[in-house]
Amino acid sequence: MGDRMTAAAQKQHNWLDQRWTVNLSILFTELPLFERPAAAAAAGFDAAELWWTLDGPTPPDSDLDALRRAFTDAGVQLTGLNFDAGNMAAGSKGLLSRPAESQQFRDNIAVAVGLADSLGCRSLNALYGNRVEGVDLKVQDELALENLTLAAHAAHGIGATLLVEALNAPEAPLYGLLSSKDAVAVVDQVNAVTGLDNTRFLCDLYHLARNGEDLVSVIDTYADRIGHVQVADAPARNFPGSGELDFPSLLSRLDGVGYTGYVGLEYKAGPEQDPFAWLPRDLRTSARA
Ligand SMILES: O=C(O)C(=O)CO
Repeated sequence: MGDRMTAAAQKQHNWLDQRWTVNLSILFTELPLFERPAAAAAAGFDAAELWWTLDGPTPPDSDLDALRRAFTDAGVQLTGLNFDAGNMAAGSKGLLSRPAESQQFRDNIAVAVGLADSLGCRSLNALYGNRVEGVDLKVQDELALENLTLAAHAAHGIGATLLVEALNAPEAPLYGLLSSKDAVAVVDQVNAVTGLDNTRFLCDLYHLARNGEDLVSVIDTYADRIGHVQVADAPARNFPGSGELDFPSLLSRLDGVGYTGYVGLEYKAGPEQDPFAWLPRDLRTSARA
């Protein structure tokens, strides 16, 4: 765009100029997992993030190798990886606070960290888990802190950040962290216990908006704890610009508080043909001047 760009076009251009990373667990889902990095590259992206979508906490090396090859062959950088969160299609939202599934999370820590390290990924997201009926909340939260401490130390071992996020109550009513305040309190607890200062808040603007939070206030209040940002528009969780959120203002606000990290595209493809038509192709690569 030349210097004749109008002020409005300049504002539009600036918010689009981010370090985008496309979430391959919610986009390109029409393809098998190992084909998605190449599809992301064909769509113009060079960075991607993933939920844990391999088979169980300790998948065979053949699957881990195939996933690594899929990223390296496509020339796509893995920028974020979720730890095993259980069967998400069945409603699981994490294992680490649930006594009966805690060991599954622990079994996955070294595998997920090893996979991340082998691909140069320095960001690992640990979903907290849905509340377990009949188990004292204190017991669940103490277990979560213990497991997040283990994960933070493992992440630190590869120079990575551990992320903690809030989900939205309408879609995940039993999840243990349903506000930015709750998530940041856990972030601060983990950092206080470990002394590593490598745990950060995953600021998912979609989830927080669905919880009715004032997103500008969240950005301003927790700017120093934000380790990653994810976007989808509300209420339908489709592409930015398809719903009610003011992304030009929100992303400019994040720029304004000094956030320079990746912005994860964690939204569902809607009825439109191309879920990326809103983002000019020359702005889809993550490398920024
Ligand atoms: O389950 C979700 O909606 C997530 O954002 C997982 O990271």
